[in-house]
Amino acid sequence: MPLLGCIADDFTGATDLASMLVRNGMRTVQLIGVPAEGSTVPDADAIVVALKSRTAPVEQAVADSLAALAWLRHAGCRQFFFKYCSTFDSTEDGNIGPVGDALIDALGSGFALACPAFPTNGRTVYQGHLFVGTALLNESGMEKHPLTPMTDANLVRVLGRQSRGTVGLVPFAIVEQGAAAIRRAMTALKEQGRRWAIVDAVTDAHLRAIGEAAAAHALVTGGSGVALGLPETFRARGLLAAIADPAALPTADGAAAVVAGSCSRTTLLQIGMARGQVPTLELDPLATPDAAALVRQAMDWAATKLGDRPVVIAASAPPERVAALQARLGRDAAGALVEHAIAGIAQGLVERGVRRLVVAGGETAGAVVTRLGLRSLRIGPEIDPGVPWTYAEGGAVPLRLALKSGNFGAPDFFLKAFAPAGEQPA
Ligand SMILES: Nc1ncnc2c1ncn2[C@@H]1O[C@H](COP(=O)(O)OP(=O)(O)O)[C@@H](O)[C@H]1O
Ligand SMILES: O=C(O)[C@@H](O)C(=O)COP(=O)(O)O
Repeated sequence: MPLLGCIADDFTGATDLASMLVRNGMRTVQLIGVPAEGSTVPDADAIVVALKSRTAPVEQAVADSLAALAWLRHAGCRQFFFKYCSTFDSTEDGNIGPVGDALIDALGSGFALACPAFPTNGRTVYQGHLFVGTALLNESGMEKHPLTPMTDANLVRVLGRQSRGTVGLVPFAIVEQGAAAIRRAMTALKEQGRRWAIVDAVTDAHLRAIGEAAAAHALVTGGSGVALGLPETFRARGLLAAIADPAALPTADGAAAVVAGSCSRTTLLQIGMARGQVPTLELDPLATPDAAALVRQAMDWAATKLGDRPVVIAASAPPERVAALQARLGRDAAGALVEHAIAGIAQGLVERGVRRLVVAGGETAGAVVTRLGLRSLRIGPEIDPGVPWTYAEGGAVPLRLALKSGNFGAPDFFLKAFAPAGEQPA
């Protein structure tokens, strides 16, 4: 029976979390959307249900998350994890607060910690403020995100605006003292009537201590970082057996491609690095605001380029071009148009023999995986922190996918993903 049941608010976030659990010794399966009632429970220590709820209307995000929780409870999970972005991506209306509130109520826990820190990827929380590298969240580029612009780095304030309850802080000085001190501080906040605690974390040691302090919590919420301490709590109770290679994956032979809809600084840099080294097509949705025409253009181009080398097809654009398309179509319609186009392109590429596919962007990945009709991803070896190769189980063709968060990966990610060391067959 699975131990940990996770609900992720987007698809790249789900693979990031799943990868963290695999790295720490839990066999993990990622399911796409809430499985049908009565469907088989995968043989795994952790199950991650990937939703597309980050930017959905609040009521839908809450309903989907509660449905996922109900399924995971029925599957026998003992503890639950709500995964959101390490940059706390949320819309004006939520959805982290309302979804978290609903999960707290459903589990009757009355309280949950919130910690998006992921030091390996430069996300740290200090005095309740989220940093990306050396910049505060609201000066990191995330303030220009096409769908979830983050203009406030004070998470106590951000979550306080979203939640029905009040939000406290477990500050760095307490976290430094270790698990027992963190546990006491969280208990005190709960007794004072706080529903949430933002917990500071700057190092992996902090995250391990937070995991230990939360071993008895029904619900833990955060980025993938705070999950790194959880497998050990199951192991310490004798619930988690050692496994030889939790990241073993089948191979998939065929052409390789990248499709990108992320407009983050990191993805733009990665496209810049690929340009000139492998065939790269940069689409211009502003000049051609028509998904079907963009798909046709990309497929005509790919027909002559697919071969031994990976190809890169990107709609990604800098903030002023994104803003121009949004001004013309509206924010949601602009995002949907590009997602629709990239999903069609991914489908066309797989039909033309692509078997190793990198998708850049969380919303973009959601659109692609949905279009490909995939239901279950087995998690394999990491290419870069937070981005593993996965294998689509039960699909029509053998297919390896890497769902890359816009913000993750080294500058040469699109090249190294297909280098032999990045894709060791099982
Ligand atoms: N040229 C563009 N103009 C406007 N929106 C775009 C453009 N390219 C991509 N987008 C949209 O920007 C959004 C990026 O979000 P996402 O895929 O989640 O990336 P990230 O992981 O960086 O957050 C998507 O909705 C995508 O369709
Ligand atoms: O926690 C993270 O940063 C990622 O796992 C994540 O959620 C990625 O979201 P996108 O940046 O939208 O891909």
